Amino acid sequence: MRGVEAEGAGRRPSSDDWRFQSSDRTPDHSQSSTYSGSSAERSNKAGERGRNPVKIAARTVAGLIGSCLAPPEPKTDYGAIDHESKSYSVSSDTSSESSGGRRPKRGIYSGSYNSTHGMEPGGLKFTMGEIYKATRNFSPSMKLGQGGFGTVYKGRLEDGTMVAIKRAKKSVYDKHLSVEFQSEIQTLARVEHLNLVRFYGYLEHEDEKIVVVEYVPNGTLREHLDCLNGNILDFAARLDIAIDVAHAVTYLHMYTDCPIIHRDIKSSNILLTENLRAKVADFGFAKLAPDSDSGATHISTQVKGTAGYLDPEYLKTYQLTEKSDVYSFGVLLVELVSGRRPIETKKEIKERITARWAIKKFTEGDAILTLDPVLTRNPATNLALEKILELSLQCLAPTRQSRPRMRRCAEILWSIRRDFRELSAPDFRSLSSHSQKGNIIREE
Ligand SMILES: Nc1ncnc2c1ncn2[C@@H]1O[C@H](COP(=O)(O)OP(=O)(O)OP(=O)(O)O)[C@@H](O)[C@H]1O
Repeated sequence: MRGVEAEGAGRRPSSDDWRFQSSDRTPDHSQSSTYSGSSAERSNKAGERGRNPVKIAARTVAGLIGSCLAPPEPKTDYGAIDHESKSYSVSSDTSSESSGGRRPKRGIYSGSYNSTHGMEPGGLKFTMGEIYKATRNFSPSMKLGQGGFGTVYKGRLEDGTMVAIKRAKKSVYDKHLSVEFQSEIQTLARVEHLNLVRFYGYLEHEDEKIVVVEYVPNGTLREHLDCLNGNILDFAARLDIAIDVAHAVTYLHMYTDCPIIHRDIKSSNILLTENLRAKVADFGFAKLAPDSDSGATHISTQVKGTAGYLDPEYLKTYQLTEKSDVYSFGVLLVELVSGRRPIETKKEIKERITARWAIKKFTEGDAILTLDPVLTRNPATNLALEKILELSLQCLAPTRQSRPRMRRCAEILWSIRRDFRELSAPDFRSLSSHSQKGNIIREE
């Protein structure tokens, strides 16, 4: 996995660094590969690199649900570490797990949000009939997209509420997925923040596993950076989005019952509202962090995340902390200002890892060259760009101790936005006076 490990900033590339992102890989819709697997699995995959390993491995168990979760956790034996294969020997017994009372006809329901009754177990219950009706029998016309977990459909509930319905792939119905599925449910049920996709409910019935979440209507951040809707996402909007994401992740790290590490912060997991407010989605990989006071770190059984966003220290040590999200956030910041994907397979080698390329330009005093060419250069943007790259440099520090906490990232971004707005104001004034002059000239 040297290719993935090599993504840390501040490290000179070697020829090996690029192997994982070899240009003969066919990117998926998000142009990045979801990564999952022990190092043993990964080393087995080394020979597959030339064979288009877009989804490197099927998503398997990762969800060792933290001890402070109220529902029963899987019995997990962290057991022996096999130093030969560097994979952890884990046994998970989820047979005792369920997330609510069994109702054979209506399925198994998790705690969920009910707009009338608030958060309560089984608040908003779904039947397969309701799901079929909401999605018009999973009509292809209602399909929003496809992810590692399965297919996502748009749906309209009886009361008119628009929802996104995530239907697990049948091919991955196994015990492992079940643990991951439970992880997603348990996590989603506990979070409530303006910048996080709202959880509405969950249904497990026969071989169907379905999550119902808030529908966010304006596509993903990645789609906006690609101008897929024909509009350019301006710099001010990008700054607001960065702050929204920082708020959401700060909330997950600091203000939930148990700290939650998202583990898959990336532009295709950031959904936008009509007002271009960001909502962070996809808690399929989320994991509850250890008690921060204990100083312990979470020992993962499998490395998960998306190539290009993965914390190299997590890859090396399997120790998952909030700082892995900070690393991914650093990659996201570079993506936001440059518009480039974290891995640009078609670029020449020195530009292929976007974060490294951008940080190099920044340290050489050429930050301006990293600005997304669709954006307008002006003093406010140029200054904000430099400061954002400076922050991403900190987030991308090779060791987690050197990275700021997410809350600190939010504070820095607030001050960048304040300066940006102050500097932009005269620009706006002069722009409007220019246009007025133009009008006067035309009138003359
Ligand atoms: N809550 C939602 N509201 C609107 N659209 C959504 C919602 N959730 C997902 N989508 C759409 O469905 C697509 C697939 O989402 P999903 O979360 O399953 O996978 P992903 O994040 O794109 O990929 P991966 O599973 O590899 O992380 C998204 O790209 C998005 O277009």
